[in-house]
Amino acid sequence: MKVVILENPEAVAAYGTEMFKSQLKSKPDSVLGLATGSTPLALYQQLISANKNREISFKEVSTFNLDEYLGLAGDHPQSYRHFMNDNLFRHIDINIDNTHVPDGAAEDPLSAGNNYEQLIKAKGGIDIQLLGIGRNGHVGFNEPSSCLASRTRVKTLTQATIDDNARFFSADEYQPHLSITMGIGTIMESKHVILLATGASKAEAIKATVEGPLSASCPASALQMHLSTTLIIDDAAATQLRDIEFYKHIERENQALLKRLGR
Ligand SMILES: N[C@@H]1[C@@H](O)[C@H](O)[C@@H](COP(=O)(O)O)O[C@@H]1O
Repeated sequence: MKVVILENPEAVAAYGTEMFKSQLKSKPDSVLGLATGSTPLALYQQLISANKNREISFKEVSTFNLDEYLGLAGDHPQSYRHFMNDNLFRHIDINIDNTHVPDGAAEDPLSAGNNYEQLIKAKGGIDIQLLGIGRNGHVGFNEPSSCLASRTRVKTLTQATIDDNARFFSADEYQPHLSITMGIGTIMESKHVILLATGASKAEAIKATVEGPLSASCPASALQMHLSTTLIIDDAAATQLRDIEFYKHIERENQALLKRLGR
């Protein structure tokens, strides 16, 4: 696991954007795994700008989002499908038919997960998966105690996650307690993973992800077993790490090596 610690959320978004740009330049028909939440918003803004400048194109790209609220159809303002259309898809040159979000209104939610897995497989798998992280270490909606080999399925949300996400719902609005989410096993099959975290509220989850034992108590810690994961975090999210200086040293050495190799 590569840990990149940067001074602020802007630098985190810029670093992540560069990784997406080089992915799209080297493989224009990339399959992207995408995430919702407030953390990736700045990165999406930068991808939109890069697309408008014609630096990158999404014409051949396919996307798969991590998760969706069960019980919300895609046209519901709080659905993750709506979030993605609003914050990314309708601003870029992507074919909307190539964008996928689990169906929160599926008639049979139990088979919806398997169908989603088949779609990902049919596209050749996810090249690069973007993740945020919950304060309790969840990724997608894989809450603590999730099976580390899990596939896309229905998951019950913890009260902590319901409370954290309550800010997106008005007081009288129905807030789902269930979701359909890619599993940890699904995420682990992505060729590359980029996890973004900013702010002190994520420090404990980041500590458990990077330095804690590999444990279902912190689902993100499964990424310790992933071959190509980059955690891009700001100083505030890094405060509880034991080896901050070592991670910063590694990144300086990596950058120097890449420069020497002319990359
Ligand atoms: N299902 C999403 C996660 O994918 C996201 O990572 C998390 C953190 O969101 P934020 O980036 O707003 O802190 O929120 C939700 O629970």
